Amino acid sequence: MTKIGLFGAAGRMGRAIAQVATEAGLSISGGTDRAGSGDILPGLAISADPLALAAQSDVLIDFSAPSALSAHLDACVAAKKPILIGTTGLEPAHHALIDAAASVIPVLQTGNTSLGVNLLAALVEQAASRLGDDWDIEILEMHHRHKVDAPSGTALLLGEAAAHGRNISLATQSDRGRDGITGARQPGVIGFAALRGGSVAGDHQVIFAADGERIELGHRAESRAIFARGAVKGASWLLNQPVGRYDMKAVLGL
Ligand SMILES: NC(=O)C1=CN([C@@H]2O[C@H](COP(=O)(O)OP(=O)(O)OC[C@H]3O[C@@H](n4cnc5c(N)ncnc54)[C@H](OP(=O)(O)O)[C@@H]3O)[C@@H](O)[C@H]2O)C=CC1
Ligand SMILES: O=C(O)C1=N[C@H](C(=O)O)C[C@H](O)C1
Repeated sequence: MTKIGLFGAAGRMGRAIAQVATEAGLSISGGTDRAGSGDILPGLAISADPLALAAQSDVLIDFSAPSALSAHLDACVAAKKPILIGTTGLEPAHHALIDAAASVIPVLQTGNTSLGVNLLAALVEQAASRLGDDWDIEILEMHHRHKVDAPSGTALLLGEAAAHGRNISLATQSDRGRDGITGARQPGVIGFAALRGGSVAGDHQVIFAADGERIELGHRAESRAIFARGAVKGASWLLNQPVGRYDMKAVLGL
């Protein structure tokens, strides 16, 4: 039976994944968390040792924090184990670390593991490629009050899809926060806005706005179970892949 190791096991996603995996009859080999102690499921110990966890697992899933990514990748590379990274708030330096690890082990990184969001990204890319740049693109997201990063990883994933469809670079053509006398909208940029409150699992809306009409494409997550199911599916898929970097499109056949 496949043994899944969970980085960030005591967090909201760690617990959701442990539950989904256990219900699916998969085995959780253990977990790490910053606290380094406690149980998330009866009989499942949490340690603070990523290398020991990687050594005792077939595949690792990371839903923790960007500051922990380097140690988690090092552990997986040392143990030669594949890893699925769901942690968001990643900077270019984190992506460089992921690229380096993906030359040694299979790595899947995604801002959203759900089928719905990844299908939405494909639709957004298609819309952006068909609509001229007189259609402004704005991305709005809302999450629960505990979320610490903005824009969400999903908003950035959707922004990358729109940028790809429009053949522009998101890194140079985005507007990630407006406040005060901002001046008129810069032509061609992709705008982001983030709302935080309550227990919202994750709402995303991509708005294409032209003179006289708007198209709105969106997704609402009703619970974390959709992310957990996608993570378990992605990790199982990753076990059979060669060394390289992947996203959820290949897993979901999109
Ligand atoms: N890709 C996707 O589909 C999804 C991605 N996410 C992302 O996953 C991440 C986790 O989300 P969520 O579970 O809600 O957050 P939580 O804060 O509930 O969980 C994160 C856990 O990781 C722990 N952690 C922090 N640093 C380390 C470390 N160095 N080593 C091991 N564990 C550590 C935290 O401990 P402590 O509490 O002590 O800080 C916490 O228990 C976020 O980046 C979120 O945006 C969330 C949902 C879906
Ligand atoms: O922190 C969350 O909760 C979520 N994070 C991911 C993101 O940043 O997009 C995915 C999902 O929206 C929930």
